[in-house]
Amino acid sequence: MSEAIDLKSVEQAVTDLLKALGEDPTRPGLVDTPKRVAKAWQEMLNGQAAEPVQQLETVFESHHSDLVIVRDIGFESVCEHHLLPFKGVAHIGYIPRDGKVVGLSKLARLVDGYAHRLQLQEKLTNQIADALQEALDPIGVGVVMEAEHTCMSVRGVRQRLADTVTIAGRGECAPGGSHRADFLALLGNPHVDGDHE
Ligand SMILES: Nc1nc2c(ncn2[C@@H]2O[C@H](COP(=O)(O)OP(=O)(O)OP(=O)(O)O)[C@@H](O)[C@H]2O)c(=O)[nH]1
Ligand SMILES: [Zn+2]
Repeated sequence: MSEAIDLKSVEQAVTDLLKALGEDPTRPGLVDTPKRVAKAWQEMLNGQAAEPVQQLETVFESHHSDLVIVRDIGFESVCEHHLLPFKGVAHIGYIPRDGKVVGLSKLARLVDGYAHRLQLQEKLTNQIADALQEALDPIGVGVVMEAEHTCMSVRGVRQRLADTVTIAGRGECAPGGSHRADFLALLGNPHVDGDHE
């Protein structure tokens, strides 16, 4: 687990960055910038101090034994290679074992917790799937994430329309699992279906 953010040190680093970029950090437009940037980083990385799997501590009993899917959970994250944002949507589905389910909002909180760290999209997708596997031991769980990486759109290859899709399946939603195709078909997304893996 990473340490909590040291706001004062981030402010100093931003002041140094501005100087290194040939700017004058004391000019009126920039005077408050280090403070603002430090607060922005604190917000963007607020998932690193806590363990997001704790969001799944409250488990309910239900009589549901088929897929539960929450689609289009919005997220913002930060790419660990360039420190630039990537953002998009996550779709999560699982098949409860013995009727064990979690509150639907907790799926979005789980995504939020892991997203607000320095991330790679693949790692993020797998962490969410593993957290659900650990907390619920479901018959199957699948996570699909679609994102635009600004490190690929505003710089470098400058592919504004490129969309990165990652999938992590466990149990019956893993490749070859009996619910993999159902899960992907129910996402209702033209970019993602069972035929294109
Ligand atoms: N697999 C993966 N790669 C990522 C992610 N975010 C950014 N990247 C890639 O990380 C790579 C870093 O490549 P480098 O060659 O070290 O860095 P670079 O010279 O800035 O690369 P370019 O972006 O190609 O200009 C780039 O190809 C990025 O597109 C991610 O979530 N997953
Ligand atoms: Zn990047």
